[in-house]
Amino acid sequence: MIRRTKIVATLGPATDGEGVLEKLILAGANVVRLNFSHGCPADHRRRAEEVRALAKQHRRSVAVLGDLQGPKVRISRFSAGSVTLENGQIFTLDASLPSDGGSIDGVGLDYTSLPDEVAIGDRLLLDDGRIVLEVEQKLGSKIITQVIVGGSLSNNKGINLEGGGLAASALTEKDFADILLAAEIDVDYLAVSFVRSPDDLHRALKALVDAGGKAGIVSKIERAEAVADLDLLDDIIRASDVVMVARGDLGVEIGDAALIGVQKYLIKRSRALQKVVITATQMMESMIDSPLPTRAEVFDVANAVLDGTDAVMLSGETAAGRFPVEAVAAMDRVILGAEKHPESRVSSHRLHENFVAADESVAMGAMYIANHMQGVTAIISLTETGNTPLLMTRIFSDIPVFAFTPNAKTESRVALYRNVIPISYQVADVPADKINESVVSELLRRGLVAERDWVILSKGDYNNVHGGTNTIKIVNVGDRLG
Ligand SMILES: Nc1ncnc2c1ncn2[C@@H]1O[C@H](COP(=O)(O)OP(=O)(O)OP(=O)(O)O)[C@@H](O)[C@H]1O
Ligand SMILES: CC(=O)C(=O)O
Ligand SMILES: [K+]
Ligand SMILES: [Mg+2]
Repeated sequence: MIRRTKIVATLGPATDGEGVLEKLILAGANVVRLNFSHGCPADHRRRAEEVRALAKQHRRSVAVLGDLQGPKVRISRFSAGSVTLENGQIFTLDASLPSDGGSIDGVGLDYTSLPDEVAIGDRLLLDDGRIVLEVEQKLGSKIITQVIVGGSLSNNKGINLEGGGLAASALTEKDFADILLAAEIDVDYLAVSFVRSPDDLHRALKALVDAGGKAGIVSKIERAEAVADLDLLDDIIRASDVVMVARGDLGVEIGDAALIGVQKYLIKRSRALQKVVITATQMMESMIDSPLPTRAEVFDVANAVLDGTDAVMLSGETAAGRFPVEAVAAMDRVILGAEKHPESRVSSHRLHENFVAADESVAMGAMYIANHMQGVTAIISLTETGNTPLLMTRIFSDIPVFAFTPNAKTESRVALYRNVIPISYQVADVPADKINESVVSELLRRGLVAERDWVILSKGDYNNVHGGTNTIKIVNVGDRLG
């Protein structure tokens, strides 16, 4: 069985162990996430290099996503690494404490203006809402709080203000430095955190391009302000290549009860606007410490798959958990199970729209044929940029799209798209009248189609031309030589 929905796995100390990265890729990670909130540039460079070497060795297409920290407010570090807070105790957030001087009484802050932005009575949510503090008093650089919900608190955890509204802008100085790193690593995707407007995305893209980088832009939806205004949200989605439902911060800002509605809306709206969508955070959180997910986590992943997400993401489960490989394997298994639920081949997607471009019209026509003609088991798209497979897979179908591309960047980029299977193919090496036969034979050789199947093929008149797709072919696998 080919898995259609993709897995994004965050790298971290837990994936640095001997052989772990290789197992993670073999277990089915399609995209790796470098979280620039943690670790140092050398870690990110090394991990990206290792992933690319392993992907090449095992002939897998794996995309690299760099995730900017953004204006996330964080505590600094504890001298013992972590503390356990008791309900009712006093705990001080102190911007003047040394960065590794935290103790059971208080901890430093990486955002020194926080004391100016909170008021007495505000609730501060730490570690994606696991720890709740209430502001009792402010004394200069100190915020004195009472612990409402305690528990274990470790280094560098995030702080959110309940209801949202901390002032910091979406791109910090550290982010601009990390964009240079992202360009140097040549990431396939760059994720912008706490996006408030299309302008945040334009600024990030400009900085990336100025640094010689070329990547798809991921907008992380995690601010209450971004989802409160649906016109603004549409503008943000249109300015993105990929949308991420960043449930960690978003859930804290808007409350967990509102999250499911927003998640479903974002998945639907992103697909409708021809964009890719990732569902992220706490999908299999219990697997940080347990080799098996809970039933609720299994259903969470499965529901995101049934809603049409392109990818599901693992964060702490793979970056810092005890069972990183098991977490990817569990996701793979659960996704495959959810995908057995037959996907409708009836779609009203874009039925009443006019198309502006030939490649777009070919993509829509190919999907109409594939979904309605008996015996079609595969769609082949010869693609330079990956745009035709993207447009095709915005329509629900259970027929896989094989993206044959000579472009290594496209090959890794489409690894994120639901229902798209990248295949490296040097079309320039094949005589024009042999291309149909050669691509169909490749699928037959890999056991992905059978002799009696029908295949839909899309391509252009000339090789290596952007947006040149203008042809749909209907090919019977058995007759491909004829
Ligand atoms: N590279 C890393 N080094 C050390 N710890 C990490 C690393 N990546 C993740 N972790 C740990 O795993 C937890 C969850 O990972 P995740 O990537 O979701 O971080 P996060 O800080 O919540 O993310 P974000 O800043 O994007 O909201 C982190 O809070 C941290 O404790
Ligand atoms: C991924 C992320 O940043 C979040 O869920 O908040
Ligand atoms: K981040
Ligand atoms: Mg976040």
